[in-house]
Amino acid sequence: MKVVIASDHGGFRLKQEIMKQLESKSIEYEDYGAYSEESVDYPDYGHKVGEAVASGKFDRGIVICGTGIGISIAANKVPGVRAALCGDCFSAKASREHNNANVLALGERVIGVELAKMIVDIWLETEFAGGRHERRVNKISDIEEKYRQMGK
Ligand SMILES: O=C(CO)[C@H](O)[C@H](O)COP(=O)(O)O
Repeated sequence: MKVVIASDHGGFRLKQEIMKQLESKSIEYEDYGAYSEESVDYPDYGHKVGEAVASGKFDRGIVICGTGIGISIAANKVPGVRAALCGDCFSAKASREHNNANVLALGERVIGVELAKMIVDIWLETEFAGGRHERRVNKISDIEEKYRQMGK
């Protein structure tokens, strides 16, 4: 599995921890920034990760900002992205089983490092359950298609 990860300044320190975790599990990843705690704009990073996942270059993405909210909103603007902001293990599992989330968003200012690591582990390990969930996820794609046809 190939993972792309990015954060703004508000998620920089947690990103460093998550990258160490990916390394310890020999999970291949690429860091799309930010590369320091200097103030930057989270939409730039959510956008980059969203495009990298939607294009198929990476299987999954992880985005981190202070709350996880802004960067997940930005990633979700890219058609094909299903970014899930998770602050607990149950949501992390369900976001994969039910929603086939391909991007995980975390908030460094909201959750602790150890919880974040557990969330990442669960999220990376859990498969999409399909079945009735597939029909619902397809309906999300239908919404994107509707706006694509309208040229928006
Ligand atoms: O959480 C975020 C977006 O949802 C950002 O990390 C946060 O807004 C950055 O704030 P500041 O510029 O005050 O560090």
